Amino acid sequence: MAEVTYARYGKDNIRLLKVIRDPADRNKQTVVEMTVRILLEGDIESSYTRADNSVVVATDTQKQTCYILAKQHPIAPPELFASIVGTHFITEYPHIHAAHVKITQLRWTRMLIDGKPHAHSFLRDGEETRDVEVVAREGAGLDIKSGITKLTVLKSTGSAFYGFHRDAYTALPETWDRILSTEVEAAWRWRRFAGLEDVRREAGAFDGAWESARRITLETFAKENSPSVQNTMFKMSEQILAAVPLVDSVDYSLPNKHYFEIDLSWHKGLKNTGADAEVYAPQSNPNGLIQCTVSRKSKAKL
Ligand SMILES: O=c1[nH]c(=O)c2[nH]c(=O)[nH]c2[nH]1
Repeated sequence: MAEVTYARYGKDNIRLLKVIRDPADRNKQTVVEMTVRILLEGDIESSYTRADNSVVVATDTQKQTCYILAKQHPIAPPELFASIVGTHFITEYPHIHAAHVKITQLRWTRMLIDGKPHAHSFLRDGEETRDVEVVAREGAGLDIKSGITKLTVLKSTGSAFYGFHRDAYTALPETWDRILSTEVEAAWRWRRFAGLEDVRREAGAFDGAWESARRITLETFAKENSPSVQNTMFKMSEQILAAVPLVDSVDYSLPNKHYFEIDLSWHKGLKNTGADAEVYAPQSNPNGLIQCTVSRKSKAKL
């Protein structure tokens, strides 16, 4: 005998762009572009086991719903829009008990033309995305995780790595001055929201949290004399927790994108290592991968 032990289905890669026109001047516009994934859970086993399509809210319906809700509601901040979409599915369909909504928002940054922000022209300044994952579950409110991915940064000095464990397997020399580069994947988990009204009430906090997390990540990366990726990401995390009271925990996942020194001394004694290093070899793989979750200390531990 066999039984279904996991079942979710929905539409992935729903792409949409919304143009927001200034009511006072139609020429003055803002755009938001995102990719949405919707996955539903509920009393849907029979669709798998008995070909009972009566319980299936078609994935095409889910896509159409996403467009309709985007027309009828604000799509920014993405945390609010994902909550609107998730709440719709668990309230509209009695047999759907949870909705997982993931949004990936692309960067469209307003162009500066003749030194002034242009009314309706934008540029894609980098592959960085703003991400949101919302779980709307009947009777359990809304769980929201926000984040940033693909924010690629590099510093050419101000990073060291020494004092690490050494044994018969260790070849890596200590360094007090190295290149540090990573593609930032950061996420922050909000305290549970009781429902859509609770999310609406706090909606002003989402953009501020994203701005703080991004600023803290960049400022800490740039200003700190980093002793290790581990310590730098912890310092970023604790500052985000301090800046955003509604956030319970922060995750970082940082690849260490290595740049190796190249010894050119074999060529006429050319000096290109240590303090003389100028030409480096970027490595695509393997790379270090350092991850952590930093949570608020529970009061019991204080
Ligand atoms: O910041 C670092 N953390 C490590 O754990 C590590 N390991 C390594 O080889 N280089 C680095 N750098």
